[in-house]
Amino acid sequence: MTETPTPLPPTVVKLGGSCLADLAGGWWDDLAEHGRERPLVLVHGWSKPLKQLSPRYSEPSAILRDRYGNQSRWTTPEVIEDIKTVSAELGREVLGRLEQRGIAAERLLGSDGLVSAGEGERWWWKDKQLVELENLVGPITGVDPAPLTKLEPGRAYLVTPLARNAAGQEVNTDADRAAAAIAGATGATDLILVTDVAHLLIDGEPVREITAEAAAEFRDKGATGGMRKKLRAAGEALDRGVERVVIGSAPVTDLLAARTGTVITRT
Ligand SMILES: Nc1ncnc2c1ncn2[C@@H]1O[C@H](COP(=O)(O)OP(=O)(O)O)[C@@H](O)[C@H]1O
Ligand SMILES: CC(=O)N[C@@H](CCC(=O)OP(=O)(O)O)C(=O)O
Repeated sequence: MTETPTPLPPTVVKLGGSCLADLAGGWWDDLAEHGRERPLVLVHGWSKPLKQLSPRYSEPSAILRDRYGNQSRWTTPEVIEDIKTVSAELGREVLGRLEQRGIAAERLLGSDGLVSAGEGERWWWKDKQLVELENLVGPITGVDPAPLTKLEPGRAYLVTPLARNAAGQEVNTDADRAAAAIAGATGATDLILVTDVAHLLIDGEPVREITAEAAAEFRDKGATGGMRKKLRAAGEALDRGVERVVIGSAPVTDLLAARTGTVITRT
C-alpha cells in the first residue's frame, strides 16, 4: 500500500515594505536555500514602495488611528489601485529573484479567495480630529488556504495581503496580521517578520526572547507604530497555533533558525 505523504507545513515570512527594496543578494540565497527544504509563503507589505510612488503617501493624513491607537492607512479605491500597482512590480522582482535560485514562485492576491475581512471601523483620528469616514480596511475574519494548492519544498507563494469583505469589496488589511492569520490557517510552526530593525527594543535594549504575555504587556503600555502592529500579529499567530514568531532583519538564515532577532513564544 502506498502512503500519501503528510504535507509539510510552510514557513511564513512577512517581508516588510520598509526593507524590501534594500534586501541584497545574499538574503535571497538564504531564503531559497530554506525554500528547497520547506514550502514558503511570503507575505509582503508596501509602506515604503507607496511612498516612493507618490509624496502624498508621506503626508501625515495618509495614516489614520483608531480609538485604541492602532494605525491604519486611509484607504480609498484609488489607494487600492496604487497598492496593486506597487505590489505587481514587487511581485515581478521577488518572483524573479526566487526563480533565478530554482524556487518556483507564484503570486496571489489575498482578495482572490484567500483572506476575508469583516466590517471596518467608521470612526478615525485624522489630522488630530475624530471623524466618521469610510475606510476600505477590514479586520481579517478568516483565511481559506485552498488557493495555496502547491505547498511543497521548492515552491513559494508571494501573497499581497488585500482581503475581500462580505459585500464583495476589496479592502486593505494589516500585512503583519494577515501573515499571522495565514500562518495559523496553514499550520505553520514559524512566522518570521522581517523588518528594518534587528530586534524589538524595550527601554532602548534589544530583546532576544520574550513570552507572548510580556510582549502583549509592552504592546499595550509602550509599543508604537509598526512595532505595535507586529506584537499584535505575534500574539494572534501564537493563539492560532504557531510555535514561535521571530522579528528582526537579515541575515535570514539566522532569523529562520531564531539565532538572531526577537523570538516570541507562548511560554
Ligand atoms: N520598541 C520598538 N522596537 C523596535 N522598533 C520599533 C519600536 N517601536 C517602534 N518601532 C519602529 O517599528 C518599525 C518597524 O515597523 P514598520 O515600519 O511597520 O516596518 P515594516 O514595513 O517592516 O513592517 C521600526 O523601523 C521602528 O522604527
Ligand atoms: C490597513 C493598513 O494600514 N495596511 C497596511 C498594509 C501594508 C503594510 O503593513 O506594509 P508594511 O509591511 O510596509 O508595514 C498599509 O496599507 O500600509
